[in-house]
Amino acid sequence: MIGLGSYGYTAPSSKKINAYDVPQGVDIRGRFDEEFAKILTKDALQFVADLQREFRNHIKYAMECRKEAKRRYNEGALPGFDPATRYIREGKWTCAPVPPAVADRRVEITGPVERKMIINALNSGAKVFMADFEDALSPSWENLMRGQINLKDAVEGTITFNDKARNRVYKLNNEIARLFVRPRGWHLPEAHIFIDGEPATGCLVDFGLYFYHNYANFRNTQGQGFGPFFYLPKMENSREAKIWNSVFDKAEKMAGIEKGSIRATVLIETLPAVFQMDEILYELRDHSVGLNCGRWDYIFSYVKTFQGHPDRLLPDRGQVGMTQHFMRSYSDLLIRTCHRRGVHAMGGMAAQIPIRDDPTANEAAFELVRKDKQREVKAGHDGTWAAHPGLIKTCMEVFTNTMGNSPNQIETVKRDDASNLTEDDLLQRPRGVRTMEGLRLNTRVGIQYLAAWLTGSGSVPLYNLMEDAATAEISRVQIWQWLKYGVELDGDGLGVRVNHVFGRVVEEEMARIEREVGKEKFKKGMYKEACKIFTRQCTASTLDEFLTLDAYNYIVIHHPKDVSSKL
Ligand SMILES: CC(=O)SCCNC(=O)CCNC(=O)[C@H](O)C(C)(C)COP(=O)(O)OP(=O)(O)OC[C@H]1O[C@@H](n2cnc3c(N)ncnc32)[C@H](O)[C@@H]1OP(=O)(O)O
Ligand SMILES: O=CC(=O)O
Ligand SMILES: [Mg+2]
Repeated sequence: MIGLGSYGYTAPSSKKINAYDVPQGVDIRGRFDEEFAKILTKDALQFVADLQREFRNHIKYAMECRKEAKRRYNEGALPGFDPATRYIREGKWTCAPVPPAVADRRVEITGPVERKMIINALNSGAKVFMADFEDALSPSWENLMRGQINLKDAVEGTITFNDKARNRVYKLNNEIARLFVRPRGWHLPEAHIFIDGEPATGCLVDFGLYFYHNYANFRNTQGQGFGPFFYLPKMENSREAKIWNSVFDKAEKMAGIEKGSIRATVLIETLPAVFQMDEILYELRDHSVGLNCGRWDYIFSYVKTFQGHPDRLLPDRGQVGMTQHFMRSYSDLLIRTCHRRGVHAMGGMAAQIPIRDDPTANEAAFELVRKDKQREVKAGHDGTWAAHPGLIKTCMEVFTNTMGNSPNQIETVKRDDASNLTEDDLLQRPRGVRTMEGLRLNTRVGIQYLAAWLTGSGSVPLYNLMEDAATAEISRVQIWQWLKYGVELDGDGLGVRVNHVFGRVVEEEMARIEREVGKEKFKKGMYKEACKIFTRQCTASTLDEFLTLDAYNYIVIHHPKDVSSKL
């Protein structure tokens, strides 16, 4: 049963079969499964409920503050450094020392919490694997619960996967990457778990269940006494980091482990957050292990933050790379900030993936990755992200060529020159042109990505690039912005206004998608629904906050039976 736009409550059936045993006030509305019940234990749910009850008002307040900041930006204000926290930016403090287990993070692979991919990623030769409940995952009940099971098996070291079609059994190597887990952002609800009559906060469910089941094993086998380790996405202000810090304190207390055991890297992937990097590290100073340049969401956030500023329109998505002044400034300031505070400055994701059937295109893609990673390591980043196991060797070589045997560059590359970077540098308009092909590609990619997401895949290869929620957001908001301000496509000499052609472009690109994927797949897939959601968002008079918030309503499935034993 699909709860379209409703999180619709389903009347409890009188006959109770296979119900989850839940604590007071908790109601599970997702499908019952005996395997899921091993994750959704009463104690683990009690921990999640405790987190929810303690932090829900803080989270609501933080979300209200985001709205208030948005209102100000929409009225013409620009984000900038906060005079009230100058003392933090100028103060001489450092974060807790980096735990030895994660001193060397020169290459990190990322991927959704899918069973085979977890094994492949842990075996990939990367130093770290970031297991993703966020940009790379479509957060269906099945994906989330199976993801928790997979991670538990991975931390226990027992995870296997039997690919019967290929007669191949996957299991862990002796040496594996260190595991980091990325929960969802603060804004996403978990509509299959209600606490005190409200959907739970998605990230507290992801964090709480993973932490509860794995902290002890993780610290023994992976963390050398530290951990578990996390990545924290999409924050806009240090008050949100402060909530995470309190969540970690509470989790450590519950587990009876030392304060500072849990460590997290915060993604700087919203424009407002670039002005809060010191403040974010300061709030998390006992729990921090660095910042990361989440470049794709950062570009998305540039459009979102400036949605009311017609003088800040983006050129084609393909032209907004790390060499644009505002992107380079962001990476440089992040390195300077992290190294000053004694933690890792992680680079970001190049979207290229191996191209199997075209050696020339493959070499060109690898060369782009190589260049991107060379720029990162020379600038002073301590590590980088790879989207695919086939890229690990190349990224590793680039970082090792510069870093040699040193685990990181925290002490050796201080980037004091970046202290001169100004608000103007960080906000400088991206340069480039807008083309019909840019519009077509955004449309084609956005719709196909969303169709995949609605059917359970949160990261997909499209036109030889990795696409996930962050990259698809750029496609969406870029079209929205161009339509909103009646942009003329200036890059190909056509001079047409986007508004005059968008309807036709959508029709033509849908026809092209059908040709490319084949009639059968097109019919069985959710391309039409994706097209409807995507075009509605692109043409909305006010910008939707997130593509996935609206789309989430399409993947919420409330089980028709009462699956919690207590209501
Ligand atoms: C903006 C951001 O947030 S970036 C971080 C979030 N995004 C991501 O993490 C995306 C990660 N990457 C991916 O999901 C994948 O690489 C994709 C979807 C882009 C491409 O995947 P595929 O189409 O399966 O690629 P391909 O067919 O070349 O895969 C070859 C093998 O590598 C595996 N593989 C590919 N990417 C990964 C990965 N990231 N982690 C683990 N294994 C992987 C495949 O499972 C496959 O394994 P097999 O040979 O044992 O069957
Ligand atoms: O999460 C990473 C990003 O680039 O977005
Ligand atoms: Mg992101």
